Amino acid sequence: MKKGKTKRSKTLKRGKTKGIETPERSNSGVTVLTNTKSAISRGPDPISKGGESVKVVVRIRPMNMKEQKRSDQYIVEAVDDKHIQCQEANKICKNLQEDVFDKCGVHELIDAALTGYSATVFAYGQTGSGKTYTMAGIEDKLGNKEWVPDNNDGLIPRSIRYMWERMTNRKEQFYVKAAFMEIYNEQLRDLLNPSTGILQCRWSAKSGFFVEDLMVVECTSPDDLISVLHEGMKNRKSGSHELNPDSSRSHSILIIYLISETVADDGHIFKKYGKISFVDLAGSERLKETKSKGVMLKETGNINKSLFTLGKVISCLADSKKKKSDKHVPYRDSKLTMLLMDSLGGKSKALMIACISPSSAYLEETLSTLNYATRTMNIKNKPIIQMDKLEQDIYNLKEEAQRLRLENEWLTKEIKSRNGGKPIEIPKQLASINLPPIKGRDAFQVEIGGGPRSEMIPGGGGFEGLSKPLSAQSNMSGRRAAAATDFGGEFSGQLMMQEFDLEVIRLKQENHQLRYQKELTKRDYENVLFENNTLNSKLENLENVFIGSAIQRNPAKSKSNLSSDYATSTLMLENQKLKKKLEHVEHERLELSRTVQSFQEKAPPIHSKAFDTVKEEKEIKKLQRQLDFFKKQEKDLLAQLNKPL
Ligand SMILES: Nc1ncnc2c1ncn2[C@@H]1O[C@H](COP(=O)(O)OP(=O)(O)OP(=O)(O)O)[C@@H](O)[C@H]1O
Repeated sequence: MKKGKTKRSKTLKRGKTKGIETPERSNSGVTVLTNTKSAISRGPDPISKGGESVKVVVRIRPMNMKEQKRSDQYIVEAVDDKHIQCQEANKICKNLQEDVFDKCGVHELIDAALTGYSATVFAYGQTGSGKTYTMAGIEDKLGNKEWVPDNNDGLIPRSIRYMWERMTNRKEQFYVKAAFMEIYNEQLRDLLNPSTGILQCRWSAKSGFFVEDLMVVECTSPDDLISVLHEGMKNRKSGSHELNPDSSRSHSILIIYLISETVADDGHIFKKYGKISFVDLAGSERLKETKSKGVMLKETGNINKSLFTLGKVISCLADSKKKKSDKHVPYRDSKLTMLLMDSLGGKSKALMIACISPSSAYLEETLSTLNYATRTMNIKNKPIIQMDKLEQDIYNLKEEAQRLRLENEWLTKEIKSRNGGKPIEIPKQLASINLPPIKGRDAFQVEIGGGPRSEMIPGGGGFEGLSKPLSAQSNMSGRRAAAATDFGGEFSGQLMMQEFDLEVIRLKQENHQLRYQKELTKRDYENVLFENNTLNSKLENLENVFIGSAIQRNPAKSKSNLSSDYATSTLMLENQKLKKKLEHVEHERLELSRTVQSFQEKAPPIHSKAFDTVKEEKEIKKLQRQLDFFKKQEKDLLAQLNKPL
């Protein structure tokens, strides 16, 4: 049998947890992975209670010359949108860079970063599987200053163009900065300023892990960002081995910071700190295959070690059986996992591109990559918009005030309609109500600032150097922005927060009163409705008994119709009418009673000698029947009227 021709069996099927696909052995002898069409497959996109899943796409590169010369079998095929099959394949996937960019979901990540989220795109796969090609493009072109856009451009240059287009169409004012670094042999190096030597990875409670003294450059055009990409790629460590003559020997991380400013209606400036990171991981490799020696041997060891730690982190995070509190995620075991902490199980949005070779010779590696990809899909992140703490508080208070205002408006309308349009009276006992302080902090105590701004950037670049805004309408708001960041800005921010605090407290109080009032009105309504229904059914019964009565009930106001009446006042009116009708019936009953009594007094005894003719006897019988009928009616009426209301 030819090398790598063995069929492996592994399928992925829908797991128990919402839309996540989990691996499972099948009997079919076919290797399948979730998601794919034209060599690009996307993971599910559920945002459940537990967070947002890391998205995963798989890219299969075409056979290279070496593989073709060896006549390797083409064994990997994207069957449909959800499955990849590893067996003898019968169709070759299209592999256009443009397709990958359009379908992998990076657009959504860029849009999210522009609205203030952190996002990470990372390429994973064995050496030579096409990670750098996917992320950046053709190696020869990278680092070449004369570069012009072409079809081989990878995700980064395409993303830069897309990002710029979106930025110019948005109303916010953007500032863009970039940093580029690599992790080589477990050491951090600045790709834009290699002379600084080894950099340190630090931890801060506010921003997590960041790289100290990393150079962050301001970019005012897409070309600036492309230059950053070229400069970094030129300085990145690469080497040649059996499987890739231009193999990246380090993990590279390009970070693009997108700081936006929005001027609210009240003139306050809200800043958001979005960013998108592009991570091109070094490829996992088998020493036997790469025939690495000397320095390269050490590099391979370090690459494999950090990828192994990445694997441990992914497995730990993806293990749904373990409770979050029981999990020890070994982020600190490598620089790579420290810096990816936010993207795996953190507050970032993330997209993994798993790169695989179609060749039968690398089936083992391909399966391993697909396994990683599958586990990564189970990782949940909880993305949040990055803002200064003070601004975040003001933003939240504004939202809360708006929500309360809408709710109060609605409550007022509800109460008015039940009261038949009458104004609302606030009960005295509610006027001086004391509400608990706003959740999470004392309503009138304001924290100053959100920590040093530079800590918002892992890399500690800070925003002090920001000067050139991108949009034309920027001058005025640029000045405001400057004011917002100095002490005066902080102070006015605190005043504004106090104002919103008071507004929220006032609205909460009003809300409380309105809710109480609504409850009272509802109870009033229900009581009148109940009384009304009882009167109605009593009247109905009386009318059934009192044949020939002049009382006419309004058939439209039956029980069911009444219950659909909304205003309490309408019900009360109906109530009064019913009571009058009952009085009338009562009056008629008394009249009838009197008639019966006088008749009894006038009527002679049935067996009197003075009435012995046949005619007289008939008359007596008729009167007797009438008397019985009246007696029965009187009895029924009495029974009805004695029923309790
Ligand atoms: N989809 C593709 N279409 C055409 N050529 C490709 C494709 N993917 C990769 N290649 C080519 O294959 C070679 C290896 O790709 P690349 O350097 O991107 O792999 P890598 O995964 O980054 O490897 P390493 O981990 O060793 O750095 C390059 O010459 C690249 O241009």
